[in-house]
Amino acid sequence: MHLSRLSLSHFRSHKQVSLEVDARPVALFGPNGAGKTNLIEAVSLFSPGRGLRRAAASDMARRPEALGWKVSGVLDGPDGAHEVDFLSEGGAAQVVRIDDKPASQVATGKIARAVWLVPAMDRLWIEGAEGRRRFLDRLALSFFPDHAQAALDYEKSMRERNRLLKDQVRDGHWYLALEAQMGRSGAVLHANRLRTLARLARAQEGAQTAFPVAELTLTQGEGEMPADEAALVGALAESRGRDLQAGRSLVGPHRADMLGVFAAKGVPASDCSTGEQKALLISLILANARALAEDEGAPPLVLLDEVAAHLDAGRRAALYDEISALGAQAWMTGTGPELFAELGARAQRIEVRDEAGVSAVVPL
Ligand SMILES: Nc1ncnc2c1ncn2[C@@H]1O[C@H](COP(=O)(O)OP(=O)(O)OP(=O)(O)O)[C@@H](O)[C@H]1O
Repeated sequence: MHLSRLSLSHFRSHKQVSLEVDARPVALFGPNGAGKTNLIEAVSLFSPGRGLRRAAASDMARRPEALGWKVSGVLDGPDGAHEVDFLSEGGAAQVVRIDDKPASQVATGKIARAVWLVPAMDRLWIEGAEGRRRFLDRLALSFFPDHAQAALDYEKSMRERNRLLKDQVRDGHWYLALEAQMGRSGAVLHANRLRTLARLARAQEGAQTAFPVAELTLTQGEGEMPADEAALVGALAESRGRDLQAGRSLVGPHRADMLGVFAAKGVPASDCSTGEQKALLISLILANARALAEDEGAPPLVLLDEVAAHLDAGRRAALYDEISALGAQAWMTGTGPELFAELGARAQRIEVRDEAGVSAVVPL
């Protein structure tokens, strides 16, 4: 799938932008702070969720003047072209419209998919489990649109259960319905995560790629993750005593972690060099995109923020070859056009400038 038109109105540093693009990768270049990431953040809204900065709708409005913003585009996918609008008015939550009709996030997920790599992920392998869980959940969401709803349901029931635990409620009756709900949604989360890892492993296995295979396993903070709904409900009931002492839920998929290993070397990703850690992430993003292209009949939008600058010329050329082979509309940022030289005529180029505090976008 690809965007053929994109317009931004009062979105972060962009006042009014209107772009026509073709299906080729888009190389965005310009100095620091020009508004390149802001532009690909707008593109990231085309997949369900909060976008690549996970920002609240009110933070995306152009400051100081605007209270609302709008991002619109025409998305060409396997089932034709759709006009999609995202907007927020007066600081309110984001609203989605598809072909001029109100739409849900789930409906967006059915027509649009985007995968991304941003500098904030550089420390993914060495920081806490939460970031890895979130990364895995984004991968899972790209394959399974029901993942978002399961995550919301799980969070909601866990929050209520944690409130009971904090209030030291000991009567088991209060917990039954919440634990049943956590069991149902938690089992979906866990199963989707496992299926995601299996799907990625398959996509990495047969691939012609210059990037190292990242072998992923799902682990549980302490002990084993209960394998199914009944086991999770049982484990929650059993853990109540400990949970009351801790004042929070100690078992369940919210405690899961993801271990990454540089398969050819057998070295955990956290012990790999900075460049290798990045290469493992690129490998996963490409595997995600390849798998989606196979499953959905079209590659997703691929967003690569400041990736080119961190690769040597050989790896950069390899990345561009893989993106071209995939046929993905990859939106890539970098400070100068030389970072995209190896792409030649395989990409379109757009310069982003800061003109007295307003981002200007100049297609070349
Ligand atoms: N809501 C907002 N309203 C107005 N400007 C904003 C808003 N949010 C961020 N900005 C501005 O956008 C600019 C940053 O844009 P962006 O992150 O897209 O830069 P970039 O071109 O990717 O730069 P770099 O190469 O440094 O990553 C900053 O100057 C920031 O102050």
